[in-house]
Amino acid sequence: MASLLPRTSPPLTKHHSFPSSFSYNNPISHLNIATTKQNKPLNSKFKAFSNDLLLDALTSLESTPLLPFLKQAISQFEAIQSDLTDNQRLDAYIFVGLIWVYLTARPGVLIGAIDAYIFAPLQLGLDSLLGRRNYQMTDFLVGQKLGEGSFGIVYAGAIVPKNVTAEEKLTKRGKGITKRIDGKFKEKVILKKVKVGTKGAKECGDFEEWFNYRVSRAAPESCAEFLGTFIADKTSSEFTKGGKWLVWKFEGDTDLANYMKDRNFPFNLESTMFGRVLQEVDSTKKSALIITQIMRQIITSLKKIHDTGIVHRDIKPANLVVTAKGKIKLIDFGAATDLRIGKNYVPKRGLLDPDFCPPELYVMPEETPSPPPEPIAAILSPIIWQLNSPDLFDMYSAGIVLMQMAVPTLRSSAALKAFNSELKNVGYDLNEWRELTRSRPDLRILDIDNGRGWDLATKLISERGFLRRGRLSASAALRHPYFLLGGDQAAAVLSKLTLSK
Ligand SMILES: Nc1ncnc2c1ncn2[C@@H]1O[C@H](COP(=O)(O)OP(=O)(O)OP(=O)(O)O)[C@@H](O)[C@H]1O
Repeated sequence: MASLLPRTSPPLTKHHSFPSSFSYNNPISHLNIATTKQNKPLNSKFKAFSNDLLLDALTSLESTPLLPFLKQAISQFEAIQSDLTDNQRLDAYIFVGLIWVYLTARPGVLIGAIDAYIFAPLQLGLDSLLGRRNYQMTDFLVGQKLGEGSFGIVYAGAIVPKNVTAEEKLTKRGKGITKRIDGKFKEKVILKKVKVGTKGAKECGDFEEWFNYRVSRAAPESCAEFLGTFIADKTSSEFTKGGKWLVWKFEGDTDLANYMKDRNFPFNLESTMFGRVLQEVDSTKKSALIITQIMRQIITSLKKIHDTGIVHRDIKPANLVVTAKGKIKLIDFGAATDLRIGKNYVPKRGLLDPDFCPPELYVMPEETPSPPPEPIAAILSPIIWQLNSPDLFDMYSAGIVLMQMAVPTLRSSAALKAFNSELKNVGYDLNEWRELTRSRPDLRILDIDNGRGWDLATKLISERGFLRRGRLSASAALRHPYFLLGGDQAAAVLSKLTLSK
């Protein structure tokens, strides 16, 4: 990092005491971090340690606009602490430390405040400058319908290039070319029309917009790139005047559900995920490697969104898009909830796909009241999170996705429903299900390598235990031997090396 200090300034090094003439561009020389002006010296080791920490922090903040505020805060802190006895000072450090731990504990009150008050307005300003928030319906060509949910209809589409005349656009629409976007329209997009006149659709669309902006700041590589929204200004073909549309970059032709419908799954994803066909001869081992890589990506993305307080609530293969480069991206944040501020959290509202939904049905206990105003909800969020572990909701769904991928007979919708009802009958104990089921499932993919896959599945698919825990969180799952010794990473690296030869 290039230093912004004038050349005359002495370099910042870890002194345990500064010379009395020390001037760090005069930012903190008066702060008496070291020995010069202190009334009662602290234990020298502790003092050296805290000086080092402070210097490290200041060095990293050297070029940020936060420095003046920090200087002022430190100088006030210094003024207060100079009047304290050693014990009082130690208590103060412990208190500040605990506050710091609270503010940075999941889901992150401090980073949440920075995101809401700094990053979100910055994103808004930048997007407006780049024209992202000024889209109009004429900027897009609407193509084939891809799906329909309760609140919206999803279409493939394309951005209309600047050099295409209004006349040409009209002809394209008129000739029905919109159904199959042609070569001139290179920038493919996904458009979601929020249903007009359907109860709750508008709110759902607004939430989805809010969540997409939020995840595009918090975990951009984990979700489909969100381009923005527009309101249709007249009624024609698919457009209804006043209706809202959401737009994403087109991330890939197929979602995981479509790949799983193919009899060749998971081999149909082999070269997409690894860049080439793997050398592994044993087909069970090869399947296991591909599935581990898919699960690793899903759980890594879940960890990222959970770290910022978001629970997706609708994790299923149809909401996992596979890009051409083999990246798995989360889509459809319409049911997501942000438990940092209680956004889209309505007690007892279950919006979910029953085939992937955990037994508790709700992300928080049913008796949880509606969230208080956002700043209060944010302050309370670390306690709420610790008490309820809402992230484990998504982890159950991830476990069902693992079972569906690894056990071919569970891939059909009917078989999944039967599996779910059997699971319910055995109290969501996967080991018991294995003993009692008459469906004779082929569990080889989960059983290889000492049953690491099976062990992971049993730790994802379960009832909540003591203190609403009892299921692996995303970070704990990533530390499970299934991923630590998974071999899929090695296969991915090897395939890249072979390709680059
Ligand atoms: N960014 C994207 N890139 C590529 N395909 C996408 C993208 N977003 C959505 N799709 C495709 O469109 C389909 C429907 O999207 P989405 O799940 O968001 O809609 P939905 O109406 O909420 O559907 P449902 O409620 O049934 O899940 C997805 O299954 C996926 O195949």
